[in-house]
Amino acid sequence: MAKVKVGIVGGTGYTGVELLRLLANHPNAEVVAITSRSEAGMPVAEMFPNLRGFYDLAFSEPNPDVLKACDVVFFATPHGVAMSMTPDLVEAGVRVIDLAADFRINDLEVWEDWYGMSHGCPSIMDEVVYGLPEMFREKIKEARVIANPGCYPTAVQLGFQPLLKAGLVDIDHLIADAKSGISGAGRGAKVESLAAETSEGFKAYGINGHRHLPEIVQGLNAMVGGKVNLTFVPHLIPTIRGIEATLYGKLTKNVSQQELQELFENTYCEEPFVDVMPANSQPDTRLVKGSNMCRMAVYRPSGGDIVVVTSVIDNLVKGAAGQAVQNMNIMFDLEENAGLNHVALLP
Ligand SMILES: NC(=O)C1=CN([C@@H]2O[C@H](COP(=O)(O)OP(=O)(O)OC[C@H]3O[C@@H](n4cnc5c(N)ncnc54)[C@H](OP(=O)(O)O)[C@@H]3O)[C@@H](O)[C@H]2O)C=CC1
Ligand SMILES: CC(=O)N[C@@H](CCC(=O)OP(=O)(O)O)C(=O)O
Repeated sequence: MAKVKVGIVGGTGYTGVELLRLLANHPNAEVVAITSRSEAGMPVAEMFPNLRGFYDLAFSEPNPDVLKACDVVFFATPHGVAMSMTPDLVEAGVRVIDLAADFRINDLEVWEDWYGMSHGCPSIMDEVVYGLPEMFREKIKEARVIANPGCYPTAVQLGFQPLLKAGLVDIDHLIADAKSGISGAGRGAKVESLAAETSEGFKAYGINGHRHLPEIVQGLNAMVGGKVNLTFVPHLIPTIRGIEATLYGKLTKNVSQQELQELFENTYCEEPFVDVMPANSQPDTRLVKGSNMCRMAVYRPSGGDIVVVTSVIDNLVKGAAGQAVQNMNIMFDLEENAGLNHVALLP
């Protein structure tokens, strides 16, 4: 079978190089174009020596004709770039997976409020599919445009899904307390990302509003067929990779710890990239580093009426590039775990 021809727009950021790492060993896909305007002409393995021996490609300017010759184009670019190029690519028969947020929120007024720009291609929103396979696998198979979920939204939605679909928690009082490593802020040079600003510290940010809030709420609303009320507080932790989300809900039914465990295991038993760990285990970002797994555990502390879920992912893999490759695999009818069978790095 011919390999899927892949183009990547924006190859010099962390998600771009993570796509290259994952696709280097993909049995059914080949990267044929990778763009960077600032590094055009630079061999990718010179800029990222971890890729030496895997790629002969050099970065090139984003050339529409080259991208139109691909089967699928990933956008690993800042918000606002994919929406300017996607209509032409789709018209040319290319499938698009956007790792940024251009297509993630259906209500464009809400999107414009949070992202502070006007949307470049409202007409394409009708056919966009939100690329969370554990919710929308069937639609992803046929999709031409995928909105790859954000990193926090992936960890939070997967953790809440079993409880919400089973109607077990008070949807007016959901809490997501989430922490991310610094690679979530991207590779661009910024004072806030300096080692002296981020090491040996731990802070909450975006408490009055983070752009992932409307994305998460949209997904949770779809799970309940109504409107949830969520308090979402992200934190920055002094690690490089990893997101941990501790989720709280007030139980509306008397379910035992064992019933909760069974609910979570039954929800995800067929999922290749969700691992429900045994009761009382401790999902740790180190258990998913470099892998596409989301590991989680569910607890009912002291038998009280609060249920707690902890959910961990690698923000650059299941939270970005890995989930994007998983979506490509589903779209092209490949093995869902092709190129994604990495064991997490320990320690
Ligand atoms: N870091 C993370 O954990 C996650 C990130 N994301 C999202 O993925 C996207 C990429 O993030 P990250 O990898 O951190 O990337 P960076 O923001 O660090 O890099 C962006 C890349 O896009 C290219 N680019 C910038 N502007 C344009 C443009 N107008 N046209 C074409 N290319 C452009 C840049 O190259 P050049 O300017 O040379 O062309 C560069 O290669 C972002 O939207 C981010 O929010 C999603 C989930 C998780
Ligand atoms: C630690 C950190 O700064 N994280 C980023 C979120 C990661 C990201 O890039 O968000 P998208 O998935 O929407 O692209 C932030 O809070 O803005």
